Amino acid sequence: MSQYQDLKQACYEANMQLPKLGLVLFTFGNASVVDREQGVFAIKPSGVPYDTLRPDDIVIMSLGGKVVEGTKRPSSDTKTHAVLFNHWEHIGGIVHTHSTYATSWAQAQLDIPILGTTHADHLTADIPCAPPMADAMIAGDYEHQTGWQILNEFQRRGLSPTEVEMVLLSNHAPFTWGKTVEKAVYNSAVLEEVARMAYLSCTLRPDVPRLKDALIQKHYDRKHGVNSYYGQS
Ligand SMILES: O=C(CO)[C@@H](O)[C@@H](O)COP(=O)(O)O
Repeated sequence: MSQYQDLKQACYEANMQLPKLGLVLFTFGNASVVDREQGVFAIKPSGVPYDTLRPDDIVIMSLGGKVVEGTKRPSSDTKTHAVLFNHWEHIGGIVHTHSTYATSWAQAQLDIPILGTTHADHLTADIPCAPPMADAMIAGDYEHQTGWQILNEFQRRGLSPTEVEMVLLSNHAPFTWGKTVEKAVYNSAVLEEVARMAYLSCTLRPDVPRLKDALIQKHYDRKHGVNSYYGQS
């Protein structure tokens, strides 16, 4: 039996949540889980439909980017996951989907503005959309550069990846992460719901106002203050 069996199982279970939550169709996404003690992460294989995915299909990668164990090709997004795991050492899991509303904001190259308390319950910032990649980045090591596109955008905006656990990539789709892969999956579901609400709000009223700062802080603190559920986690 593999020394990575528990890690593969955790990765498999996180991936299987994505179709269950309506966040992916066919092969449109991937989730990964890191084990920092062993210096590896587990990721979904490329092009394997969720319907047929099995725990043993999960690929184990070194943080340096080499296949450690697995019979299948790792996800085409593996290098993006590796860049984030290597630079944000507090994160335990990453999820990439093409969920409809979040991806529509990404394709429109727009941040998701903070319009209501559902959004403020989770984060106090607009959900950032990183700009389109330059041609040279696309022509180069594209998936590695995609990771840097995320890191650079967080640095440019002064955002903390602990406070903002999600990003949209222009022309592409969202990535989310968390201290655990379960939190990364949760964040993908929250992102899709917030994206849908924001789309509907902007459609009903194109000049919909941004949520007041006082309400943003009030709602965030209720969920994340010292005595709150998330504040204790
Ligand atoms: O972003 C994309 C495609 O646009 C990929 O995440 C998606 O097709 C899933 O690819 P993999 O099956 O993980 O290689």
